[in-house]
Formats: sequence, C-alpha cells, structure tokens
Amino acid sequence: MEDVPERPRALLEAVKLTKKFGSLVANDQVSLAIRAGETHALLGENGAGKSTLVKMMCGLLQADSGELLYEGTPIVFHDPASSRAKGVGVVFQHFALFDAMTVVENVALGLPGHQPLPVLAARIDDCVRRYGLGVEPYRRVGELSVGERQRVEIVRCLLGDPRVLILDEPTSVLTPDESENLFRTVDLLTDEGRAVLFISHKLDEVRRLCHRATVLRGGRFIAEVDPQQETFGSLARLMVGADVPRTPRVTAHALGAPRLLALHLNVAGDGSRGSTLRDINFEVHAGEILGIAGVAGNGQTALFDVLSGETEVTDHESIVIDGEMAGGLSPTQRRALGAGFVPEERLGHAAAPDMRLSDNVLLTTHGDGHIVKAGIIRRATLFGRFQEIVKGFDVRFGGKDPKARRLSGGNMQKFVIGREVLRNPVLIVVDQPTWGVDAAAAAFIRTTLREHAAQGCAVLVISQDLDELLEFADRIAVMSEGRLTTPVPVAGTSREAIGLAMGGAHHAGGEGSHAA
Ligand SMILES: Nc1ncnc2c1ncn2[C@@H]1O[C@H](COP(=O)(O)OP(=O)(O)OP(=O)(O)O)[C@@H](O)[C@H]1O
Repeated sequence: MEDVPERPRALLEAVKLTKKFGSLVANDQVSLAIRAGETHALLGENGAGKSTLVKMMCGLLQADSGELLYEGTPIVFHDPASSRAKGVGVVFQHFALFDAMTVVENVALGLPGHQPLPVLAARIDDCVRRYGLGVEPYRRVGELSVGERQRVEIVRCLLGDPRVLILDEPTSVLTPDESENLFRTVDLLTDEGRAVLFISHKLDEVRRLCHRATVLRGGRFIAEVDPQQETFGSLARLMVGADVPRTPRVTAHALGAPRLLALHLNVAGDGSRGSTLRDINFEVHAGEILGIAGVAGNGQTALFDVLSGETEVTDHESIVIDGEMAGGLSPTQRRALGAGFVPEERLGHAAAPDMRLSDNVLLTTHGDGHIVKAGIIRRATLFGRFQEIVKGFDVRFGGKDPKARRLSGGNMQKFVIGREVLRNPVLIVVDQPTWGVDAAAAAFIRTTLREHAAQGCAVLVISQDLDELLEFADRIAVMSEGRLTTPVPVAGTSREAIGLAMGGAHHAGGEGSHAA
C-alpha cells in the first residue's frame, strides 16, 4: 500500500462553529484546521461567512455553538487580546493605524507593556530584514502607500511572534510586485513552521501560494481541497455552485462626444502623500471606459474627490461634465448633470454604516427628481429602487432592510455600484470597482459597466488591479506622484510599460505617449 504523507499538526482548529445573526445563519457548523507550516486559503463568495469564521477564531465574535482547539486543546478566546496572547495574529482589510504618528509609535500602541522607542525601532528593523518587508520605523504613517501600511500591520503582528497568522484579503490593495513580495514573506513564515490562513478572492494566487483551501458557501463548509490540483474554473464552481463567466472582451465600437474633460487640472495638496495633482489632462468619451492605474497614494483619491466635487478646485473651467463647466459645482449639482460617483471607501464615504440600506439609497438619488418630490420622500418609490438594486445586483444579507454595517464587504460594494448604475448616469466615476468582491460578482460588475458604456455612458475607472484594467478598459493612463500619463489604447500598451509608468517613468507605452 502507498504511504499517505502525514498532515502537519493543527495549531488552530475550528470545530463545527455556528454563528447566527437573527434568523441568518452566517456559519453553520463550520470546521477548519490551520496547520503548522501550511498556508491555508479560505474561499467563498461574498457573504459566504469567511469574516465571521475568522472573527470567531480570533475572539472578536463568540460562537453560538462549536469549539476552538489550540494544539488539540479546547480554548475560548474572549477577545482579540486573549487570542493574541496565545499567538494568533490577524491583519484585517481595514488598517488600524494613526496617520499623524510614526510607524514605531503606531507599533508601540499595539504591543503590550512599554518599550523605549529606539529599542522597538531596532526590533522593527530586524523583523523587516528577516522577512523582506520594507518598512522604515521613523516615517509618518500618513505618508505611506497602502502597501507600506499593510507591511506596518504585518510587522506589528510579527513582533508578537504569532504561531498562526490570519491575512484577510491582503493582496486586494497591492500592486503585482508588492503581492509577489508578500508571497515570499508568507513562504518564509510557513518555512519557520508558522501557520497562515489566507483569505482571498484571487483564485490564481491561491493556486500558486496555498497548500490547502477550505471553501464555504452560504455559511456552510463545502470542501477542503489542494488548490494546486484545481483550476480557476473548478475552484469557482465549488464557491458558486455553478460556472463563473469571465468578463466579455472589449470589442471596437464608435465613441461619442466627451462626457468628462479634465483640462490642466491642478490641486495644491496639504503636503500629505498623494494629495497634490499636477496638470492633469484627459477626456472620457461616451461609449468608452478609461482606466487609471497606479499605486495607491499617488493622487487617485485627490483626483476622485476633485471630480466628484468633494474638494474644491480653484479653476472652475478645469472640469467639464457633459459640456458644462463643472469645477465650481457641488456633488449634487454634478449628479444633476448626469454624473455618478462610487468612492473607494464603501462604509463611511459611499454609505452611512448606521443607516438602513433603503435610506442609503437616498444619499445619491435625492436630487434625481423621482424619489424626492417637492421636498417629500416618496417611500414606495425609494423602497422600489432599493429592491431593484438588491435584485439586479444580487446583494445578499439577512433580514429585510438591515443597517449598512451589517452587510459583508463584497455585498456592500455591489450595493453602492448598483445604486449608481441604476440612476442611469451619462458619466460614472468609480474608484476600485471590485475591491473585496468575489470572482463572479467582479465579472458581473465589469460586464455591467461595459454594457453601460456601450449604451453611451462614459466610464472612468480608478483601479489598483492592473489585470482588471487590462481586461476591461478601452484606454489606460497611469497616475504617479500626482501626474497622469497620456491615456493610450489598452491594445497598444503592455503590462511592462504600465508597470514602469507606475514606478514613476511617465510613459504608459504606445506610440506618441508622453507625460501629460
Ligand atoms: N454583525 C452582523 N449582523 C448581521 N448580519 C451580519 C453581521 N456580520 C455579518 N453578517 C452577515 O453574515 C453573512 C456572512 O458575512 P461575512 O462578512 O462573514 O461574509 P464574507 O464571506 O466575509 O463576505 P465578503 O467576501 O463579502 O467579505 C452575510 O450575509 C452578512 O450580511
């Protein structure tokens, strides 16, 4: 008989964990073992129950039933501090860092006891060298890119010497190069015998990096597989229970009039990273998707804010929406011109966390003239639109009309995209359209934006996901240090040329492209 290699021992194990929120069963007897020396992927559609499971495994949530085992012994984590004390570290999607403080000050806040800052800075340097993390202890966090901030969170976690490290969608905010670096770090950690739980919607990277993968669907355990033996399609099928479509390829079509113009657009920032815009020029035509690539923190947020009207621009003629000078208009006035905006941060910016979903519909539709008439909210129309969004964009949640904060990240993203698209805007500006969204929903969002462009809308997409832009944009430009390269057709450029421009070479490839 052939020898079956023995699996490494489980460090942290969830045994039949169940968690209900009202009538919704977010985890239904879910079991999962994270083993020494292994990277274990946790996969599932938006709302499948991944975050709920992780929160129970680190003491942020208490299970209704089931148990946790630590090295085979039952354990109860009453809060994250008790799981940390046992060597379970978590890096969440939303970083908990103070911008005004330095890296070392932030790290000091997260560690028990008191250590002199120079001693801590030396420990950070050691950790950075050992795991190839690229973090400078005395830099102010406000000046760091998203990738650098994530490394700070990882360093903070590693200084606690965790035996189990949980990474919640760590690559969704990273450039391809940064992701590669993170994979090397993860490999080093597992080589040392630590266990890593890796939550990701990117199936290709899961297949490369992870030794095992647990798939959840609808709060239930579906399978544990060896991802290296699976294909993109077979993993997606396990997650969704059906085949997952890919985004249709872009086909050539006639472009209409420019719907958005940026003309010598300048913003004098406050000196913090990525707040300055320098002489930005582009146009987005009816019928096209213009993609803006770049490493986060290079001015993308400043660009979004100035296009949506959240920050003022001194030269009112530098933004034109559908033929109207729009630089001096408020967000509501810009919406009245037919523009729609989806910011990167869905809770707090795109939606109010403590308002019900239906009331969140009002935030961007109150000026449209259908839902609010003569100052009176037409409740039935509002609720009708809410249901249209939920049905059309497959937004899943428990209950009838929960508060926004109750939704899983991906479902909230589908909601805010749906809310804007169903307003039928002539121009839509979207920052990170598929951030935290599962493969099927990401394909759906991209296809929807494509279809909308085909119907005459101009679509501007800001995305850190270069593969996404190469897949569905018509033209692409790169932001770096507040400047934008001249947009070039996607077909006329290459990953390498864009990568160079992302690093600061103001050239996205293609004939005649030059710094704007
Ligand atoms: N505090 C809460 N109150 C009510 N419902 C909740 C709460 N937290 C999560 N849920 C619901 O539980 C289900 C599972 O959510 P969870 O966040 O675990 O999913 P997920 O797999 O992490 O999704 P995503 O990939 O979108 O982040 C969802 O339907 C969500 O709306």
